[in-house]
Amino acid sequence: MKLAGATYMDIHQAGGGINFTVEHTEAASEEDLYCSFKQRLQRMLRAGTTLVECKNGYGLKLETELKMLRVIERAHREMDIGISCTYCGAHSVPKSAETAATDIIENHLPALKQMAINEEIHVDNIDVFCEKGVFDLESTRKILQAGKAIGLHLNFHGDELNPMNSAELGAELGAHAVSHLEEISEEGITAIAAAKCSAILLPTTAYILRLKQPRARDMLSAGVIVSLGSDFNPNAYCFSMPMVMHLACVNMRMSLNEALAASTINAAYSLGRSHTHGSLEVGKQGDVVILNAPRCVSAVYHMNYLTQDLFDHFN
Ligand SMILES: N=CN[C@@H](CCC(=O)O)C(=O)O
Repeated sequence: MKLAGATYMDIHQAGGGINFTVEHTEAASEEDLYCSFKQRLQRMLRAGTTLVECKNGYGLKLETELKMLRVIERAHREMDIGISCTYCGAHSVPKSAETAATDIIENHLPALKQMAINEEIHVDNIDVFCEKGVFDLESTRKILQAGKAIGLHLNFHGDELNPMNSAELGAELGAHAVSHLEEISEEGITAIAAAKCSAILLPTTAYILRLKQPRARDMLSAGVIVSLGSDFNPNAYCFSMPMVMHLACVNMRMSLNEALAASTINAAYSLGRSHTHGSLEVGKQGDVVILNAPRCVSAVYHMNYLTQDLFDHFN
């Protein structure tokens, strides 16, 4: 459908996209989900990622969302890669946005809070897909405020397919980050720059959905803390941050150093982890990727390395 010209929302409304993945996630066992998740994390680690944000959001019903969160928790305990866990129960609306928001606020978030107290799961951030036909600005605001009240960092999808004033909302609520932002307004850029709310730009998504490119240069000029993400999901299947940096440089006109900072220290900032991650400094965690290459940015501009494991090519 996509190659034939259907938009993201055409596919979503025809029961594909998120809805399709929700059906398969519900049917899968926890063990199956863990096995495929583990393999994907191993690929990311081998492509140089040492800390990754992992989200649920393909359950919608509490029971299935908790299954996903338990799978993320298991990887957090068993694997060498660092994980920042984001609760994204507000990823699609089976009924109305209002009903879904009420279910999340009254049932999901209290369950999450209790499980966190029992140390069964560790959730760091809360996400909402703030979009026309999904969660409107008011439902997004309510869910994010309820998440903030239980101590979660706000880090949500905004201004992706339609201008929604999501960036302005992120700035107003003290969000750590808003992701996507292809449709951000001038006022939104000014607001997130002033609020020190990071813009997480996702070059693979703009590429695969043929969206307009996020305005990285305008954001950088305005002083926005620009981060980059792979947006790995069934719609943008990319394990490789070098590939993401490459696309950001070519399509969004970021410099190699800007792309590197956006994928390390700024990305750590967007997850509230810049005090421990994202740069090599005394007192921080020693996450180091050593490449046998003339410059660290070689992994970004050597096109033949982009989809390969860094370890295989720079050893
Ligand atoms: N835009 C919404 N969420 C995902 C896509 C999820 C999917 O299509 O499965 C994103 O960030 O790109």
